[in-house]
Amino acid sequence: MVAMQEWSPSSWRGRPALQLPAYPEAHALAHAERRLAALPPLIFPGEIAQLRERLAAVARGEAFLLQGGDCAESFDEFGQAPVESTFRVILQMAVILTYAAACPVVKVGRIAGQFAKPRSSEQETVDGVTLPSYRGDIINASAFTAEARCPDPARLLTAYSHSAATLNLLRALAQGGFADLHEVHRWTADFVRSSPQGERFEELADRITQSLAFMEACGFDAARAPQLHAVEFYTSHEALHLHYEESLTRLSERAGGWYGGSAHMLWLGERTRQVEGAHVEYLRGIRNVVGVKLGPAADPDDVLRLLDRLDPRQEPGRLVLIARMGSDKVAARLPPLLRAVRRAGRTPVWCCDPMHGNTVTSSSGYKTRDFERILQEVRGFFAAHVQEGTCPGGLHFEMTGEDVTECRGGAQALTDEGLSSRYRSACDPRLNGSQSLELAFLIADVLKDARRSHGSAGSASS
Ligand SMILES: O=C[C@H](O)[C@H](O)COP(=O)(O)O
Ligand SMILES: C=C(OP(=O)(O)O)C(=O)O
Repeated sequence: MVAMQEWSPSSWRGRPALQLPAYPEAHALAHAERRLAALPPLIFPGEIAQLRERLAAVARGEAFLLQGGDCAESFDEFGQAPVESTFRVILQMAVILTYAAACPVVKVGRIAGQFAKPRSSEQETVDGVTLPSYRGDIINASAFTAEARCPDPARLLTAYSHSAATLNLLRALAQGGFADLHEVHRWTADFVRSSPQGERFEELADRITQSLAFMEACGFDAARAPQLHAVEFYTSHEALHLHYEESLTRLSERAGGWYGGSAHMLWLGERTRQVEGAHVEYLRGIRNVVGVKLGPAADPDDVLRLLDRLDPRQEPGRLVLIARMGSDKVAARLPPLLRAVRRAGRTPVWCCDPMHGNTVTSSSGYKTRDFERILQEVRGFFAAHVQEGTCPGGLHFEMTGEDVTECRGGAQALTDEGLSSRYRSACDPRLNGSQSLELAFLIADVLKDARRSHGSAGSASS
């Protein structure tokens, strides 16, 4: 057990740190860190405070969290189209959930900084050649050559500039008219429009347009309702690359202390959530919203220790526990955690990541996930909350608005044979735009029922 010391942005350096790259030249890393430290933060403390308020409402069962985006953003695929398409599918999913469950949806992207990947193995072997694993574009490149796989600190600065440009576009999309509910018919991508999901979304968009017209005819002044014209959109990524995160950490009176300037919400991965480890040490000291991934091996004591370390003052909206158990394990592994946390009097947001416990290798050799198992884990997550009388707060997806072929199944009935046609992920498989909408429609009913049941459990016990 390491004694608890005073926190500083660099105090993680005294702790065991997993999953960090070994750079061949320490001075080049130090140079990149100094340059980052001189740059402006990407987000501002007032935005973190606002997200914490929104998530406090989620924890009370008054709103729902939708978090989604790429497994790993890529320097090569960077541009307006992928950002815009992911943003609009998140908006569509949020509208579907809001409409069905009459519940505000807090929208958080895995975007504008999701560049570092933890890996199961340090190395990868192809045709008898062994090289370091690809660890995300902030560290090395995915091409299978010794040069590409060598960690390069200059990539920290490229990640910063790509994140800044992405965030700039997201802010424009969220605030500049694109997200106006009057534009809801324009959010559907061409390749989804003629699919059953696209048609179903168009029907929903018609109903929304008619409701707006009706309200306006009754005298409601839509021009004065900012909620109809813009959305709040927050960013998140895994806080894996601690040199990067430390360099962007800033002190602010407004934040009431230190905050991470790289994203509104930062999460701890399943592989780096050791209570005495470097990643927990870094995250305990910043004011951002902190997510914690919890896989099937997490036990109640681990989780309670993490809660004490990361949220000792039990601040509303501070923590999001992201369960990623696997569809076959969620029924057995999640309820004991929910129970222990409830009995400890804690009320974090509980979120379900139905992606990371359901990865398999296809017969064609691609990493993939089955649409059915993703849906099954979501259902298992809601069922566990009904059983324990706790609040199912949100969902976390690896998804894109693009027409990729990475996950099997869904109405498109993608099979192993179809995966190769547009498999673009450099790491894990994502739901495509059509599968994401389909899932949102299927989950909307589950959410509606869960809210009814949580509401009645709440009123029965109060
Ligand atoms: O996205 C999550 C992890 O980085 C990813 O699942 C690790 O993949 P691996 O098991 O192929 O290393
Ligand atoms: C690595 C990830 O997940 P996990 O830590 O749950 O495996 C991720 O969400 O990118």
